[in-house]
Amino acid sequence: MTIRVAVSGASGYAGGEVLRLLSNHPEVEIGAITAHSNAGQRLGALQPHLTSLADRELVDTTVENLSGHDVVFLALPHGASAKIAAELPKDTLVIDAGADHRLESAQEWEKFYGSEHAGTWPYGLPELPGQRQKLLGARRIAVPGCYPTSSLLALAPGFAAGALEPEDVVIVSASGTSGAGKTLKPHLLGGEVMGGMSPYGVGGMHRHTPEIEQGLAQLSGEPVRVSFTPTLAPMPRGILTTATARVKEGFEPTALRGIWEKAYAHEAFVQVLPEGQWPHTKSVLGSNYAQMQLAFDQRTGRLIVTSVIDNLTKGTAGGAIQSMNIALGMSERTGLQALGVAP
Ligand SMILES: NC(=O)C1=CN([C@@H]2O[C@H](COP(=O)(O)OP(=O)(O)OC[C@H]3O[C@@H](n4cnc5c(N)ncnc54)[C@H](OP(=O)(O)O)[C@@H]3O)[C@@H](O)[C@H]2O)C=CC1
Ligand SMILES: CC(=O)N[C@@H](CCC(=O)OP(=O)(O)O)C(=O)O
Repeated sequence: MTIRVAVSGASGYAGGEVLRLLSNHPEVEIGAITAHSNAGQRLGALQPHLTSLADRELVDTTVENLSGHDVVFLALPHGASAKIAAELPKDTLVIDAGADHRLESAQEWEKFYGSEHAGTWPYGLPELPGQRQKLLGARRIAVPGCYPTSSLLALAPGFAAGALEPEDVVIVSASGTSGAGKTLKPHLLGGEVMGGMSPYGVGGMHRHTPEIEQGLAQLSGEPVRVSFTPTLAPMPRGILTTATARVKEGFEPTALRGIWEKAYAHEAFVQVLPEGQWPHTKSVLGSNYAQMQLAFDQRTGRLIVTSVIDNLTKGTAGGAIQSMNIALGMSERTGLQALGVAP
């Protein structure tokens, strides 16, 4: 089978990562690659690491250029993808790396994004209980945000098992700077980022908060309250998430490890590390893997889970391609076998 794929936002970080991974996908032929201000440029001028595609020309992100493909990846700023997706044929598989179609609550969308809600698509995190089936045959998929991917994978087994209190979840994540996209931002200049760390979006302000709460509430069957604090780390890629939650009274803490191990035993891309080994962002760079470790803090009655992903791979492009594979009935590992880059 040959799947003809268009990639929009190909001059950006997420679109570039989709192209990097698709260039190793045995069933895919890369069709249109599109951009906005960089339309007309040679891809190699903007993404020099994509050597096999260097001479391809970026064309405008228009419905005409994206039509005639089996799959269209949208790696555009939020707002832009909803507009274009609405005009693409219903039988085209459209996979949106942006936020437009992730939230179910229009109220939460308007509160955090300040615009009109575009609707909800199946959520592309197949490791969540029950989610894989919703992606089979789907023609619209919302790729999760990078922080929600690392946070939901870290806590999902505990909420699905009813082991964790829903009121008191605390998540702190450190992200590499590519999470913010390629557009020049003053706080991301080398001199600001190198050699130090700093939080942002503090105090329940970050737009990934409702997305994490939504995913956990669906598993626990009741509202979940999350205090989420993102921090910016002096590295180009990677997310380290530390998630803690109070273990329910009467729940045996020694059972927790078994719950996580069982939940991910058959997952191709999620590894619960052997006891005592703590995850490192470097181990998953460029790969579609998530690694995690957990411990019970007896003093506070809290479970601590740390997880790592590459924000651009499992956190965006790899997760998007994994979902594409499922939607089209392929093995979800296809094209995603690369291991991490170390040291
Ligand atoms: N970076 C990450 O780790 C993650 C990103 N995402 C999401 O993926 C999407 C892309 O992010 P990212 O690649 O980081 O961002 P970048 O800023 O690196 O790239 C943005 C891309 O969108 C194009 N673009 C900008 N404005 C418009 C417009 N008005 N219409 C059409 N195209 C436009 C740009 O084209 P040009 O360069 O030609 O102007 C560029 O190709 C966002 O929605 C982001 O939230 C999701 C998860 C993680
Ligand atoms: C480091 C950094 O700035 N990260 C981004 C998250 C990237 C992402 O996943 O954004 P979307 O939800 O828009 O897809 C941020 O905090 O805004």
